[in-house]
Amino acid sequence: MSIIIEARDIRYRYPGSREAIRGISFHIRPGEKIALVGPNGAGKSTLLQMFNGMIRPDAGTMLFDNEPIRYDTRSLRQLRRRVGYVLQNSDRQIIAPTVYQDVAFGPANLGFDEPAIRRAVALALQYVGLEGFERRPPHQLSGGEKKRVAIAGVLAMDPDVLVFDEPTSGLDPAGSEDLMELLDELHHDGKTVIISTHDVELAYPWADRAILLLDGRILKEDVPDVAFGNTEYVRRAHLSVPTLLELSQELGRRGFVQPDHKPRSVLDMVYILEHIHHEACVHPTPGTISVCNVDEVETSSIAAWVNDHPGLAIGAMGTRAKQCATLEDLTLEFTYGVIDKCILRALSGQDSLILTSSSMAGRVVTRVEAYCWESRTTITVLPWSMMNQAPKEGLTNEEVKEG
Ligand SMILES: Nc1ncnc2c1ncn2[C@@H]1O[C@H](COP(=O)(O)OP(=O)(O)OP(=O)(O)O)[C@@H](O)[C@H]1O
Repeated sequence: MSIIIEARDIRYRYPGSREAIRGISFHIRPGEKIALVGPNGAGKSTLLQMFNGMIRPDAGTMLFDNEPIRYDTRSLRQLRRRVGYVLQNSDRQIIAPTVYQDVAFGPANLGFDEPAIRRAVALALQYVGLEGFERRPPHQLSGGEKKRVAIAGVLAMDPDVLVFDEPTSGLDPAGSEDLMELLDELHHDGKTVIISTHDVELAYPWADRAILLLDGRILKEDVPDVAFGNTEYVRRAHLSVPTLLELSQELGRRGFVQPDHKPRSVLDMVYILEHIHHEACVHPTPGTISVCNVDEVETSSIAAWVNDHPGLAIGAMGTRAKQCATLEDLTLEFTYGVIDKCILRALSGQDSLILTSSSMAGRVVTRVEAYCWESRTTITVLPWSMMNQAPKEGLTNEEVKEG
């Protein structure tokens, strides 16, 4: 089993303070989405800062890529190239007078030459949707934009692991959803993503694994429905059971659902409810989900197509797709959890359109197929090349993929 980050019985005490980390061991595999969850003062930030060597444990060993972390300047520089850290407070991370200079700081520090710096900055700003912001002074940006500048600064070094301390703090609900979508995009592009949070509603559907921290110790480490499903642990960690999980526990106690069936999303919950009624709550003619890859289609033709199809729910996955929607003044109904929300629409007979970029286009068909296979329903996914044709009776998504 390959491991990217490992802690072996680590301890840490801030000078003149009580022990903040008290004997913690765990490992994180490449490509995992990990949520460190715990109340104020549990030790989340302290632990996160050990992942890129900002804090050195007093005892025990931190390992990166199976090697103990070394704390000389050269080794730390190499480590920080591979483990990017996004601070909770962007104002503390952004130091340069312009967005360009700030994002260029990391690659310049790593000794990139000027053309490589320009390339790295352009790619990072494009990733977070801030092209055109190069000359802007960061202090004039909104909280969400500052957060994206801070993320771009880390992405410009192309790290393998991204560590986010309270990524959504200070963001409004829509900004938080956008940010979580960006984290999913990064994960989809192969990054290991670790966040700290005390927001269980955010961590529960997102994480592959949750690590509950309390008083500098691990209270529980497991898949989210187990970690958050134990009321005793949740109460001790000053957290609350996520609403969907609480609802399914309640339905389980009343004998409506199998206790082991834990919904991670509204779509999962709908599926469970279908079982309560012993029949699928599916519209006799499920809607279709059209998918348009904005990297391959003229944005103006997307707008024209949308105009010809009034009443369509539109969702966008990824930064470029959202930018395309803004450019063409398309009203987005879904910006997070887009595929599940469009499946829900399809189940009630409504059509939807998902704007996506190249790297994410395949996810739609994969997710819809998985849902259809499990629930024995048929929802057709139409790629752009087939969107102007009437859907054929009984067309499978395999046939759709093959065009
Ligand atoms: N710079 C510091 N000097 C002394 N003690 C500190 C320092 N930073 C944190 N601590 C202490 O270490 C413990 C863990 O703090 P830490 O910030 O890691 O917790 P946290 O889980 O991230 O909390 P929060 O959710 O409030 O950010 C707390 O008792 C805190 O008071």
